[in-house]
Amino acid sequence: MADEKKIFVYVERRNGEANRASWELVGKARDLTEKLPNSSVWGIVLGENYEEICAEGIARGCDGMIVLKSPDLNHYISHYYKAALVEIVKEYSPEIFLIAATLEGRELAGMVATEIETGLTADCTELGILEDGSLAMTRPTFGGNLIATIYSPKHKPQMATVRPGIMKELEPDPSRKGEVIIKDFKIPVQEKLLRLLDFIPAEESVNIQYAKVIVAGGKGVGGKEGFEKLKELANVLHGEIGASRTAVKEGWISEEYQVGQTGKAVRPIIYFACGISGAIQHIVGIKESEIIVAINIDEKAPIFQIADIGIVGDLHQVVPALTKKFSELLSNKGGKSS
Ligand SMILES: Cc1cc2nc3c(=O)[nH]c(=O)nc-3n(C[C@H](O)[C@H](O)[C@H](O)COP(=O)(O)OP(=O)(O)OC[C@H]3O[C@@H](n4cnc5c(N)ncnc54)[C@H](O)[C@@H]3O)c2cc1C
Repeated sequence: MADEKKIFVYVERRNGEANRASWELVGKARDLTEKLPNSSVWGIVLGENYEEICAEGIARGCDGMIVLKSPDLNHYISHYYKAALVEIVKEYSPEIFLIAATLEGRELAGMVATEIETGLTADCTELGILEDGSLAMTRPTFGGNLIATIYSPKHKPQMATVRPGIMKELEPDPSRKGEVIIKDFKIPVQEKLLRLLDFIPAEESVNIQYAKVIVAGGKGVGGKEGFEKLKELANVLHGEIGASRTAVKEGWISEEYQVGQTGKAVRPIIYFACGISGAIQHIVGIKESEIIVAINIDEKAPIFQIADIGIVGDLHQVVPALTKKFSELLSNKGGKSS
């Protein structure tokens, strides 16, 4: 146990539920243990009402869960959470510490890494283990034109934040067994800079990250009205719409729909790229899609190099034709898109 290499995964939660991106990291951490001898995966939970989350963490691949219990940790307050994570890192000296690159995770990881004086690679898209056992942390850099693999073997824990939607979560296995360690935590006086007066949940925002079907449009869509056609196809397939950065910058659709390096990473079963050229900054966000269908008038567009199905044609004709065909097929099947 003493020389066991622990991989910590911070389990982010809101309204009692874990953020799916944390389970994606647990799935990846399990994968890393296969290349890192004598290693184990630990989910880190903060606050009260932890029973269900701990059971789920173990079912999803954790060897154990460590809970820092305090009513002060029931809502996210950066200084409190940082203090709790720093304490647990100092006590257990994990080899690796993974945090999802959500808004909360990005802030927290930077604060924790600074306080424990270790390195942090932010916004990773791939993780691996090198021959010497170090963590290889890969992320796009220089505006997405280069992919850099970074490692920090001299500082522990090796810390990374990872983009949601990139790694694959494991199917829960309720028969898995694991240890749950519960520790009472008291917020250090010097961290009591903030006090929670009230908690107002954010309005439900669009979440295309986990959609099974995405119909995305780019500059070729030509305007707001063009996106209406895409929406019709998405509705028939019970999917969502998405967009390239150019379409967002043109003001045709809001930022929440942007896919790519500075937008969201998605992994749908089917991704329609309509009037999207296939710039590397867009591709990094869609490459985990199971099937990519590209619709473009330019047969030399780079998107065709990664597409599974390529349709050379005007999207203003192709998309309505697909909508018509799919709705006919699905009405024969009783409307089910699966
Ligand atoms: C730091 C940085 C980060 C970035 N992050 C992102 C990001 O997150 N996401 C992103 O998407 N981009 C991002 N970009 C921008 C990226 O480099 C591209 O500029 C952008 O993806 C291009 O968008 P597009 O494919 O819609 O437009 P274009 O490259 O202009 O392509 C339009 C395509 O539409 C086709 N077309 C035109 N008319 C039709 C028609 N009627 N029917 C069918 N096809 C048609 C054209 O042949 C062309 O291929 C980033 C860039 C930088 C520098």
